[in-house]
Amino acid sequence: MKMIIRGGRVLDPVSKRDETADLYIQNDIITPPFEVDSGTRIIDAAGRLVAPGFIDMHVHLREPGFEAKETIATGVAAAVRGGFTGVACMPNTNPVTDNATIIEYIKSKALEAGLAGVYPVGAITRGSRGGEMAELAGMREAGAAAFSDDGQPVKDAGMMRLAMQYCKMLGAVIISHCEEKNLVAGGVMHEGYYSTILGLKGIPAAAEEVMVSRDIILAAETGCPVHIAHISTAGSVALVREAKKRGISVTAEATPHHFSLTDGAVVDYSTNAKVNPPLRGEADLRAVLAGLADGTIDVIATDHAPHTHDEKNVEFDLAPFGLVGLETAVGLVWSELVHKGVLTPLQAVAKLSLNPASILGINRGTLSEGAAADITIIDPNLEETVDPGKFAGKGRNTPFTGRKLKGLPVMTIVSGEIKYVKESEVRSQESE
Ligand SMILES: NC(=O)N[C@@H](CC(=O)O)C(=O)O
Ligand SMILES: [Zn+2]
Ligand SMILES: [Zn+2]
Repeated sequence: MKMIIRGGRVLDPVSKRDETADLYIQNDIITPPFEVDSGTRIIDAAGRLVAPGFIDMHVHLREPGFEAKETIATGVAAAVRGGFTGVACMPNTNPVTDNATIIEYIKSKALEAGLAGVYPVGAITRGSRGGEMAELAGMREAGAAAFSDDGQPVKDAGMMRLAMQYCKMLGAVIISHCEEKNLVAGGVMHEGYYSTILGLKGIPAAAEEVMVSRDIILAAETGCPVHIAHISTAGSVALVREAKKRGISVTAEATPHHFSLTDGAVVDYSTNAKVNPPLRGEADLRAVLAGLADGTIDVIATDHAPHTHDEKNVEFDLAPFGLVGLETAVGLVWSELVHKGVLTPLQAVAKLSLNPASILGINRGTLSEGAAADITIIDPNLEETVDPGKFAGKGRNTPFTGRKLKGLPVMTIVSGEIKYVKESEVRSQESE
């Protein structure tokens, strides 16, 4: 299979290349220019951005065990529709992904689905219960991309330290869900003005920051790279910024909901705005934007967390935490960050491709010759209103219904194969 992506604005975060050019693909590899022949497929990318395939390093695919929420097949369909060529999936499945067999099961299901790459994250502790360490080396050998007890914090600092010592040896990153449960104490939303007027129990910013501090201290001591998941408070951003200045190997991700919404979104008690960590205050949102702009926050990841309609259709206190993000992320990045001047297109692309790839040690995130032909094509001017009815994933639990987005993925190519083309794009390609 030969393909030429013609006349797009090529953005390569490795070489910092940002120019209009043609991209040549043969089989599953980006190649030097070649002569067009009858078997060459030509894709007109004029007016489009051509980027290395986006990698979402924080999703919940729910399989095995919670297939009513999502399956690996529906999750990767949502991924490619959202412009993602790869996803790292968290281990809070049932059973918990805490052994090599489940890592292999996830990989085989992903191969069967044949859409996006799937990088399973193994649990740090057995059952993510925090008591005994899981079989990290066995999982690593089976292909675990990283380790995390996401959904739960590792509450025992001694256990976290031991896990970091092991992960350093294994060359794996620990992804930390930073939450001190004794400070959460049954809270359901951010502790602030809105929790007071709504009469809902608040989660203080300190619940996150105490754990971010602990894990930075342990990362410094053990030398193990630590990645802070779903960073949400101004204090956490300041801690990561300071740690990086001191040369500690810490990285961080922010979600589109934490850079686009505040706790004000909970005002109608909508359970689709119930998420962990919670949507925070204005000053926190501004700090997340500043952290993205100055490089403190390396990655944009969705924390895609599908739940069924019935699970979310209950009182706010009883609803599970989590919202879906795969199919709105790129639109939110372009609308809220690129078009508003927070990030350049090249910076946004780096946080969606090269940076998650390098943190996970995946050989992806560039468009250089010889690289894997995983490519995301974006129409930066295409506008659309979010309609969960159109989602390819199973979850409809988004707080963005009806939100107008500008800048959307129009084509997703994985290993040189087109896995998703937007409807409007099919028509424009055919009319030429
Ligand atoms: N983010 C959430 O609110 N929920 C996640 C768990 C997690 O990411 O901690 C889930 O698995 O539903
Ligand atoms: Zn989490
Ligand atoms: Zn998560």
